[in-house]
Amino acid sequence: MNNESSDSSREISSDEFSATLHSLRVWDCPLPGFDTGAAPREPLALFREWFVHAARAGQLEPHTMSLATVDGDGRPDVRTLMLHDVDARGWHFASHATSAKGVQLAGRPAAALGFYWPTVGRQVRVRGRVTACGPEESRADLAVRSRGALAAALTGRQSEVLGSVEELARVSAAAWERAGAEPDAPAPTWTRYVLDPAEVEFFQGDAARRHIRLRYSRTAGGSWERELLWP
Ligand SMILES: Cc1cc2nc3c(=O)[nH]c(=O)nc-3n(C[C@H](O)[C@H](O)[C@H](O)COP(=O)(O)O)c2cc1C
Repeated sequence: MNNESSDSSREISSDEFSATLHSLRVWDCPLPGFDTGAAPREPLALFREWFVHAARAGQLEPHTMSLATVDGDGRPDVRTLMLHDVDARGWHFASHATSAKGVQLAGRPAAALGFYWPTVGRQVRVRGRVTACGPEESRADLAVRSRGALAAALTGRQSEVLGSVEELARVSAAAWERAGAEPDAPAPTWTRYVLDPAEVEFFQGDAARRHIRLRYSRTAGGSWERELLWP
């Protein structure tokens, strides 16, 4: 082990942890405003506007999001995923149908997404029903992605217990090889999902804690109702 790695694995005292934690700030930089009166009638347009704005403002990885699901016992679960698209059908992502989240979504096809873009002090929350796309659309999801993404999809077994990192290295190397030789190889568990939004909330952080929250809720007739929320 070199010095750098032994340094990084040094035990951190609770005082040092606490001092670091309490030295950190949020909303400590110039932040954009949020004119809710000028907000579009539908959340999709505002999401696209905020997403592109965050990316152009230098937000790292604005296309990563938290996906929250619930298991068969009602226990919440959450993890980070990549956003694959947003359109009139909803928010698209992809994963293995056999993973923990895949099993949870099959049992309870409802989920929430959370985006946080600290560079601009903005958060977006989305709740709704999730539909698994068919095999064709799921395979097409991989066709536009990298060899590494295909290799990971071919590796499969996501969320299963792994015997050792050596086993991962061996199986992954074989999957990379196959992904290179067979770019159309079937990845049967890889599934594209679409979350159809029932509620979308936009949050603009403010240094004086007068955060602006605007929630869009879909009405029974399919139109969108907008309400401000106390922060
Ligand atoms: C930045 C980032 C992006 C990720 N993107 C995905 C993704 O698009 N699909 C996926 O299945 N897992 C992705 N993961 C891994 C998941 O967070 C998670 O570890 C994995 O999907 C297993 O989750 P589960 O056991 O709850 O099913 C990503 C992780 C990180 C940190």
